[in-house]
Amino acid sequence: MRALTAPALLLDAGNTRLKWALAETCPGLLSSPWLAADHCGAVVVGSSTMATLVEQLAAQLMGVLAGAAPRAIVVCGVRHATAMTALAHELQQRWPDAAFSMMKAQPEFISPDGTKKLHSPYHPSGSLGADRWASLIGAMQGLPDSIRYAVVVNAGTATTIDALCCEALTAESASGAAAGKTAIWRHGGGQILPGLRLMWESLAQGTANLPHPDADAHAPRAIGWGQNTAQALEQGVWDAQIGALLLALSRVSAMPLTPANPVSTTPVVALILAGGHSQGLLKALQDAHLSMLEKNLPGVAAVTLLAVPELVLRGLAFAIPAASAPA
Ligand SMILES: Nc1ncnc2c1ncn2[C@@H]1O[C@H](COP(=O)(O)OP(=O)(O)OP(=O)(O)O)[C@@H](O)[C@H]1O
Ligand SMILES: CC(C)(CO)[C@@H](O)C(=O)NCCC(=O)O
Repeated sequence: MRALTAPALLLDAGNTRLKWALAETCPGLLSSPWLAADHCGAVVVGSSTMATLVEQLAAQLMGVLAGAAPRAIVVCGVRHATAMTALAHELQQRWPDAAFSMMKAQPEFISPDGTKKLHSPYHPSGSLGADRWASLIGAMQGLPDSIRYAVVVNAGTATTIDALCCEALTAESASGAAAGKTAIWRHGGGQILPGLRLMWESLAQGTANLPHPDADAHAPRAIGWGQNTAQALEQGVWDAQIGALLLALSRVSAMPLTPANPVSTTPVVALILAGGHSQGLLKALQDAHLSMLEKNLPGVAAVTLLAVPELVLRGLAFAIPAASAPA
């Protein structure tokens, strides 16, 4: 295991799992390796108290931190406000010397080096889930300049689908020091659906004869037309999710842009899959022959498919306070 020098602890407090990563620096491109497997993990939420969850987290971190404390803690979460307050309290008690911050969605985010800005029209801005905001930041930071449109999917307890576009590349000097281009990105808004497991569970709860899912939500099977109840349920829910993604892809390229970025050609759109079901969705899209489907998406030249399960944590890395950066 590689020892980390004064890492920051990043936490994504979801409804199912508390996911963590230790990061020394901001991550680079989506395709580049960021986290070693032993520098990230998760604690299952269940009915545990925050005190127990932080206890379990500390136990997982013990080997990696080797007795040291994180220099900063950056949290985003979508739990109830009282649960988030309790989590903040437990973390600050456990690591009192670490700079602590909680990410909240804002109308604007500016990257630490000033080269990227993200605007969101969501209203009120703080009502956008912090996990959605963090993943938009992670996606914006990771996409190459050649890609101007993205659909960002967080597939966890809920599935969220968000539109992202780069509306301008300005020649202004971002920091005032080094001259360079600033990319202005815009969140176009999004959608919230029940996640895969919730869809299956709600069918079982709301009907007399449908069974609880025995489908393996992690790995879809190519079924097509179900030949029995289990197959029909399995395929129905995967198709509902995939169908929503395809509609979103066809819609994103119609986002109105500024004159600085006119839509003169059909764009390449990045489809970025994050969260616990990201690998399953990736396989489902491959099974559905996305390469053939994309030919029928109006206004889209091609789809670049990326699965980045820990995208929320990558976004959080850009909120590590500058004062705590290593010397
Ligand atoms: N390898 C895996 N580990 C844990 N959960 C997985 C895995 N693969 C699929 N899942 C499913 O992913 C879901 C949890 O995903 P994730 O941890 O991203 O969500 P979450 O913690 O509920 O976050 P949010 O509340 O933001 O949706 C569960 O429905 C679970 O069944
Ligand atoms: C939709 C979830 C539950 C997904 O984790 C989360 O992002 C959330 O609680 N959002 C708040 C509502 C919103 O984003 O509009």
